[in-house]
Amino acid sequence: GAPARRAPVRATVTVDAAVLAANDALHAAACERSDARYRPSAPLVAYAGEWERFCFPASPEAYAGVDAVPPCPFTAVDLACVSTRPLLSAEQCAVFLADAQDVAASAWDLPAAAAGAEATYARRAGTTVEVSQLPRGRELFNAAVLPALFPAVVAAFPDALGDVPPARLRVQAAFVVKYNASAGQTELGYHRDGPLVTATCALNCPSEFDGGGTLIEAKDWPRSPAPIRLARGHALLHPGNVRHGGAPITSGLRFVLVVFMYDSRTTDHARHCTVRAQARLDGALREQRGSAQRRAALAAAARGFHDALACGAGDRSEAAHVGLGHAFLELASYDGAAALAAALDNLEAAVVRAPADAHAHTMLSTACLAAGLTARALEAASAAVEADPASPIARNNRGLILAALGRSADALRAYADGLRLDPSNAELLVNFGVSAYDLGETATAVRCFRAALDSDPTHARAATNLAQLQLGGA
Ligand SMILES: O=C(O)CCC(=O)C(=O)O
Ligand SMILES: [Fe+2]
Repeated sequence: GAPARRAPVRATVTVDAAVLAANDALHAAACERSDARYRPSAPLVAYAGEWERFCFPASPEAYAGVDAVPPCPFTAVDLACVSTRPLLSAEQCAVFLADAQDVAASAWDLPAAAAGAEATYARRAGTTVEVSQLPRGRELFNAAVLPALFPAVVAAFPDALGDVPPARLRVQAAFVVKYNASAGQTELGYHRDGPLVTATCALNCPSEFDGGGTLIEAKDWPRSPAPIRLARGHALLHPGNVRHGGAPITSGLRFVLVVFMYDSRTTDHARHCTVRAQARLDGALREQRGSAQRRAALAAAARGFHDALACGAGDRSEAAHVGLGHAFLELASYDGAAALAAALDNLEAAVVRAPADAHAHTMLSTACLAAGLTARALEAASAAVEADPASPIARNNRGLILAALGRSADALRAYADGLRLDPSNAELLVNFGVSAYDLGETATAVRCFRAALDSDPTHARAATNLAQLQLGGA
């Protein structure tokens, strides 16, 4: 029978009917887009194999994050499933690989999950190409992949999706991800995919690369997850919003076919509200600081994230709390203490939901510093570094907190750690320069500001600081 532990299903009555109607319209448009590109063009075929299952953490106390509880409609045994029979033949994999090789280098793009991420992370990320851009792959996808994949998805999650006819599934996105060790495009950081279910299919053999595989954050908890390395043609299925990533390869090439799927019958209100609010927040952050437009856009973003939370987004992801916290943090420069307190509440809620999300910890530390909570700020900044030791942004942020605490020498070390990861990062160079100056090392400071301007000639703080030191005769 179905395990008892399940995410609560939220009533959406507190959300304006117009918002729900807008979500339904977005959902309908998404289904139409899906139908135009990706539709099974042959009869569906039942999946004849078994599934190797991975469960949500047995003790939710041990893993405090959202992934301690299966997201509705999934159950405790639905963290991830690996096929015991291939879904794609070697020949079918070869078609995708040949297409992927023929597609112009310019067609490859950074994955959506990396698009909003910091530049250095994005540089390490694998690149993607949409299946709809692959002339032979697109045909094959509709003629053979979807007819096998839709029934397999339902079969893999019988408790959760047993009532969903496979033909009701739709594709939000389908793309080939290419990891290339010699190009430094080796991994994909932890993230959540939007829609109901994600399928990741291996297109080449694990002998063609070292490392790699899919990391499911809550798998093997409290140990760090062993990567799931699929044999060619095999599929990994998991709820889309389970936190996961692509483990770094250390040599060779790794190709996977990734498909995001959802039920055409169900509008995902939490997701649509979150996506809409995030777009508003991104827009607000582009408005002039201090302007009325910025304030209005931030308030609209906050309302959107509120709606998302009212639809249950907080039960599934940290994203709405991070977004709401970010919006309130920015609103604090207009509205003062009440907004700052709301920012802190939401960012604390976010790190509870995603204890290994460096971005959430970094946002929290910034808010704590603004509120004068320096000890908590440093704790959160250190948690961000621990969550993502390869992130120069997390190192930079920790340096800023240490500098604000008057610990210039410690700040300098934090920036130096960041610069080892990203030697030409202008922000790190400027901040290193400032702390060096605070420690009386003016010549070093001048060198750092110059180096920052070399790598980013538009860096205003580097230019101002350099001019000031040169005026001072340094
Ligand atoms: O490379 C993998 O195994 C994961 C890919 C992934 O998570 C994605 O493309 O969204
Ligand atoms: Fe993903």
